[in-house]
Amino acid sequence: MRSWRRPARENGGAEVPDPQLPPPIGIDRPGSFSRSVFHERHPVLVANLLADFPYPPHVAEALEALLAESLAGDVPARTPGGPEIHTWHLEVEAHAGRPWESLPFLWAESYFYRRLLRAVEYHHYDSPWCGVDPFAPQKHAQLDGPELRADLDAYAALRGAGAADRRRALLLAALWGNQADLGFRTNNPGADTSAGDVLVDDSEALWELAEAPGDAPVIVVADNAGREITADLALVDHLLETAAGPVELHLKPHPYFVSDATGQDVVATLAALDRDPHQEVRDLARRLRDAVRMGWLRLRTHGAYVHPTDYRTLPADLAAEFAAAKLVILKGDLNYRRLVGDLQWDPATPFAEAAGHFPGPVAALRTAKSDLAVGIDPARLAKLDAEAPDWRLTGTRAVIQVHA
Ligand SMILES: O=P(O)(O)OC[C@@]1(O)O[C@H](CO)[C@@H](O)[C@@H]1O
Repeated sequence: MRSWRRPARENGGAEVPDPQLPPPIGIDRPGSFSRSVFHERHPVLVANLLADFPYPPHVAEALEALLAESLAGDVPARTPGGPEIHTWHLEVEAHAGRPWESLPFLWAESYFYRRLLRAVEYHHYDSPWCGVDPFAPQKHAQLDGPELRADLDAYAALRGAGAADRRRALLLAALWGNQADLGFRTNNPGADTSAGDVLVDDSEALWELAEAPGDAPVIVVADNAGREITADLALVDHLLETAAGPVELHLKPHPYFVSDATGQDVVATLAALDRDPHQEVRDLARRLRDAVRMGWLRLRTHGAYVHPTDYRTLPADLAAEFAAAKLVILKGDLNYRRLVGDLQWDPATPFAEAAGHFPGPVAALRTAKSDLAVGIDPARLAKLDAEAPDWRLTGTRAVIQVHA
């Protein structure tokens, strides 16, 4: 079996096999999770959009056509418009004419969201729908929901905790906050949102790197808006206190994978924190705003976060930023898929082998919500597979994995 590695920018978009890596996870296998994302999750996702917005007929038709094409059609030759058109020209050129179901999962999903934004005219400057986040109603519902209230109550209750307990609680909140992603809940509304098992816990190594002396930044690459970015902001606030240098929070440049956090979501989250009855929570929002104003907390985004590629093909500028950081903390399932590659790894493969290409020290905080797994102890793996065969998909198992 061979993997297809696509350094599109270096070779004009053509795919080349990489014999060193396992093959990609595809969307062709009946009964697989990745296929269900297209055949079960996306139809609900499109129905939600049509219910949430009074889109005119041509937008509704474009969404329905995209759905139908992604279930049974081929990739058209036309590049969907929007930012970074050159990158997308190369990507589309390398995949045009292929049946959707033959595509790698990561590429297909990312391309689906590019097409979805095109269908709802998100980047059309002369459309009234330009800049209207199609997922905003779902994101706002979570910001106003009872679960976030409970999270903030728990945050306020940390006021009396000792330093070590507080630090641990903030890290675990950021870890399990990843369970709350809205893409995951699209066709899984009853998902368990209580914390589960941490299968690998390299948290001591994480703190050692994050709190090491020196002016280099700690970078947190965010994942979802709502409960997750709220917990991430609390972790960032802690890092601003304990890390010697600045902290960067990397966000998506536009809506993506339903609930991925953008700059707009951070602003909305700070406003939600301001409305909280707890003084501790309002103080958190104030400290974060001050930190942004002072340049201690830098909000950042990059086009690479919405490319259909993994972190083996990072653009040089972002790779250089990662290399210069004290630590890069990658949040969530999609960042994990990009880090180790969305490939059919043997789950016992050492994390260092799969993530060793990353340009600097890296920590993954991930709840498992797709088939991919690496760095799992074989004895633990055998037990998990026997006792909970769907453990990779339910969001109730997590890892804190570090490679330096
Ligand atoms: O990155 P996140 O928010 O943790 O998860 C993204 C996710 O919803 O998208 C994929 C399928 O759509 C899955 O890998 C995962 O469940």
